[in-house]
Amino acid sequence: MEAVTGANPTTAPRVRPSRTSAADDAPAETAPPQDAPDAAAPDAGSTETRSPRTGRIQVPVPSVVRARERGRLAEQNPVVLRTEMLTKTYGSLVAANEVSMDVHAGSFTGVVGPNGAGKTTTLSMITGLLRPTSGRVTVSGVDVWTDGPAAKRLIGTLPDRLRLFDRLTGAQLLYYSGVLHGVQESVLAQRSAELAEAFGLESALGRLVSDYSAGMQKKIALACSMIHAPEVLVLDEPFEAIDPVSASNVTEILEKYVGGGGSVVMSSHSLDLIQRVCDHVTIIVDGSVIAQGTVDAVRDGVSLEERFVALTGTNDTRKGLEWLHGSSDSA
Ligand SMILES: Nc1ncnc2c1ncn2[C@@H]1O[C@H](COP(=O)(O)OP(=O)(O)OP(=O)(O)O)[C@@H](O)[C@H]1O
Repeated sequence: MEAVTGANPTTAPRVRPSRTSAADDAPAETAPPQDAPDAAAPDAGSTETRSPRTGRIQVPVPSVVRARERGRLAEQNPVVLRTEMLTKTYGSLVAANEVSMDVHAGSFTGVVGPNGAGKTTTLSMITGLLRPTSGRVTVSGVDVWTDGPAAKRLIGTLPDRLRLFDRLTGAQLLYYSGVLHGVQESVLAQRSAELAEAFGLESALGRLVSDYSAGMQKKIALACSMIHAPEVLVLDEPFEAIDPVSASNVTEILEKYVGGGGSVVMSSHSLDLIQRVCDHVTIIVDGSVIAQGTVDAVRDGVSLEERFVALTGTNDTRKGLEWLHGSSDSA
């Protein structure tokens, strides 16, 4: 473990394993995971990290084995994000019910649950976007709801519904996000260029974000969430609207970020993706956590999807809707 000087000089150094220098702070250039013997990427900054064909940064191929090993190691790292009895009510509706979770540095946590389970509610309370009815959230010991500005420098956020300043160009949006999070101007240009390259947005940086496709908007929003080299990335459905090749690229970027000591908490409806990429998972149903732990512990010998269905109950679609399958109303 080593102390890291954050992007903002006024922020106290935080423990962040293996992210050892200002140069390492750039998410796309962090060192490869120590626990990844098959990781192809050598030292950060080496030309060998770039594909000779595309010039793109090359990062290790996603690996279930690596995720499992990472999860085991991460549990020995300090807790970087903690929610304690986090609750949100809307009148009589309990959208999140005493949600408690610990996220360790260097871990990749998936948050899953049926529609309306309370995932976005929980993630929004974690990132300071939605005030909890009760409970507490801390990031590296900083209380998100009593010391918001300091906490927000430590968190990178991809909210549920993107509300981007889309009359800015991609380059302007990255700059704006960096400045808002206290990143020094001297490093902004380089970080923006590296993020744009990592997300394949180099040629779009001069265009208005309003003219981006949905997937491109998601990618520029992801890049913005990383520009201040946060300790934790909290991502609500990061893969929604992203094409398969880009999804693989984004997965690799996130794996590399985690391998460098950052932590990711992301919601997704893709249980296959969560099982492949994440080392920890939290299942939320009706606002309450019904299972959490390492992916292997939660799935307990079956696939995560099978476990999810068993825990959440299946909808029997065999009954009802007969009118839909019969002859036309007008017949
Ligand atoms: N502003 C609001 N006012 C009233 N109820 C709300 C509000 N926001 C969310 N809810 C309710 O809280 C519950 C949890 O919603 P939330 O958006 O957190 O679910 P989710 O798990 O993210 O769902 P999905 O997978 O569909 O995105 C739902 O019943 C939803 O209708």
